[in-house]
Amino acid sequence: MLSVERVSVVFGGVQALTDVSFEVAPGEIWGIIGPNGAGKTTLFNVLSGLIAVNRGRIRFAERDITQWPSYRRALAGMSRTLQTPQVFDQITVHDNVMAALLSRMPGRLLAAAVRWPATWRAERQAVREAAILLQNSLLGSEIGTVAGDLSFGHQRVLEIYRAWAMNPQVILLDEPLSGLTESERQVVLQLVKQMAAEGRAVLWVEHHLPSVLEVAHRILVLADGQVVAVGEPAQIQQNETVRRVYLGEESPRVVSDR
Ligand SMILES: Nc1ncnc2c1ncn2[C@@H]1O[C@H](COP(=O)(O)OP(=O)(O)OP(=O)(O)O)[C@@H](O)[C@H]1O
Repeated sequence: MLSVERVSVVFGGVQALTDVSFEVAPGEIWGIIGPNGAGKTTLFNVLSGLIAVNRGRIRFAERDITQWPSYRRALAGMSRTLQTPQVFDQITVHDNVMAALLSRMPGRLLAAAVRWPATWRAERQAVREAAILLQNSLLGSEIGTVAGDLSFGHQRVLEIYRAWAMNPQVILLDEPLSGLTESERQVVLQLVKQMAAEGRAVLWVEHHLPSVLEVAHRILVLADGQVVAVGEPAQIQQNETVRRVYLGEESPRVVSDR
């Protein structure tokens, strides 16, 4: 579904990514880990089209998207959440999700302006779908709450719902567990599993290693902009290079909680 082929990115004199390659299949959860400055955010920025590659190619659903701008990737089925949750903080939880649902529906400015019946029906459908999506969620009792009044953790969960509502084939989650309570963390892990069970590919940058090692199907380890290991969690925990490069000398602590 997503293929990253020998991608390199240079910022001035800094080689942020060097020859990074991997392939993600539908339904796979990929944990992307590595020490600070390893290139994880740069990789996400490249995948979502926020920065250009200096070399290499990105293919998504059989199309070369290397030169595509962000909005085109999002419309084609790639959603992303950010390290700092991005929600519309002046509108309700429900309307945040509804806006995401509407953004995936084909529409034209003129049709929206004159409110043709098809536009009106799409809005009615989005109102219903947003309510259904949220009703049994962590946000179920806050559907009418203005998003800016939610706690940090609930804003993060809302951002994931917004990304999910766009019906992506690939979803990029940038440190989705950061700043969450244990119970919120469990909610997000369930969402990650659910999205993958629906056949979506989930790419997940994470510093919380126990969670990522438990839930991800594949782990990509970056250090100094290079892939130092790719494999299943069990293989990664045994990988000597990972232990040395990523976690330093105390190799048995590869699954420790940072
Ligand atoms: N806009 C930029 N200009 C110059 N250098 C940059 C820029 N963005 C990132 N870098 C450098 O590229 C390298 C990779 O950074 P990146 O932010 O991708 O790492 P990271 O793995 O996401 O780190 P962290 O876990 O701390 O978020 C680092 O050396 C960083 O200083």
